[in-house]
Amino acid sequence: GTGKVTATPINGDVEYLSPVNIGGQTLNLDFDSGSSDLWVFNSQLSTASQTGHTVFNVAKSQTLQMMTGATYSISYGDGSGSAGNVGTDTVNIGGATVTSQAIELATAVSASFVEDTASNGLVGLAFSKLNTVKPTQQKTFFDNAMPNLAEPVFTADLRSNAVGAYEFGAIDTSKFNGTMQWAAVNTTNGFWQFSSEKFQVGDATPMAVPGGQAIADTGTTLMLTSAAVVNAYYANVQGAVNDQQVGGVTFPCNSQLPDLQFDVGGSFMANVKGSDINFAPVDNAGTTCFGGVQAIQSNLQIYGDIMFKSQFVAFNGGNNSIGMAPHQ
Ligand SMILES: CC[C@H](C)[C@H](NC(=O)[C@H](C)NC(=O)[C@@H](CCSC)NC[C@@H](N)Cc1ccccc1)C(=O)O
Repeated sequence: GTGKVTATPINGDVEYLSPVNIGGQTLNLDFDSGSSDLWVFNSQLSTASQTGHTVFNVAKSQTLQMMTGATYSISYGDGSGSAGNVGTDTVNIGGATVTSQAIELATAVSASFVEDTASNGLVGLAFSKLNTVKPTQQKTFFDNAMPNLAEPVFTADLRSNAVGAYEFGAIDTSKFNGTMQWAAVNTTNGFWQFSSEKFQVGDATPMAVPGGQAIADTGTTLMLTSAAVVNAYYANVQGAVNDQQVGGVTFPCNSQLPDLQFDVGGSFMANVKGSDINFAPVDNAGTTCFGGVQAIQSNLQIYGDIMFKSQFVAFNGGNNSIGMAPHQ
């Protein structure tokens, strides 16, 4: 079978939320190709933590079965996280259904998740080896669904300030231009990781990337790479400054940002549109804007939603490869 759901941008493309049916209850969740736990806000959480959220009511599901003795605890790169106990239930994502999916029921969530009332949890879509459930590690929705999918794939069609889609089991060729190009994924770290050795602005000299590795992370807002690449890119932008107060590079909102090409698996260069690199204004007047490409100190670059807004991306769990093509 196949399954397709909307991916709705929230708060200026900070994240994308999709409806998921769990045991008859529908929650808007953040599909995250950078982690491997499906966890939800639920009725076990403190009233304070539940405030503003749609929670999964553990008493209401006819099909929820608690997994005795099972717990989870997950931490994310931004310092956020959640922890709790575990059950299994039927999960239906746009028609793709798994009857016994591990549902991780938070009993504690960090402040940033409590404050983000639009999101009621995450659907981890990285590799199951990253799943944090103990004593028995659990499989992701994609791993569980794969045997019954028409094709062992899911796709991310994320749009700038517009509703896009996640689809399981098929690649909708009407959603992208030209031929999709594919690269090998290295699953060692449990991410959708591929080599990405260089960036290029126009026909300027390509910029090398320390470590030369990147992950495709639908749950990260920006595109995070080395400071050297960030500085070289914004050197093309009049008035770009690294503003510590704001926490990254800003520039005049009316800047003409150049496109940025990045290497995928050493086999092709994919493009990020300059317009997508203008992420959001930092001031009420809308004169100063925050860049979508920012620096991290890591040998592993994180290509988040800024990249997905320019590229339609297919994740192939059958042969562990990643496909990209410019959106239609
Ligand atoms: C500090 C935690 C480190 C980064 C590491 N954790 C991870 O790598 C986890 C699985 N993945 C993440 O922290 C990041 C990828 C980091 S690359 C190393 N992806 C998940 C993130 N987008 C989830 C999220 C969504 C919305 C709001 C906030 C966070 C670990 O557990 O060791």
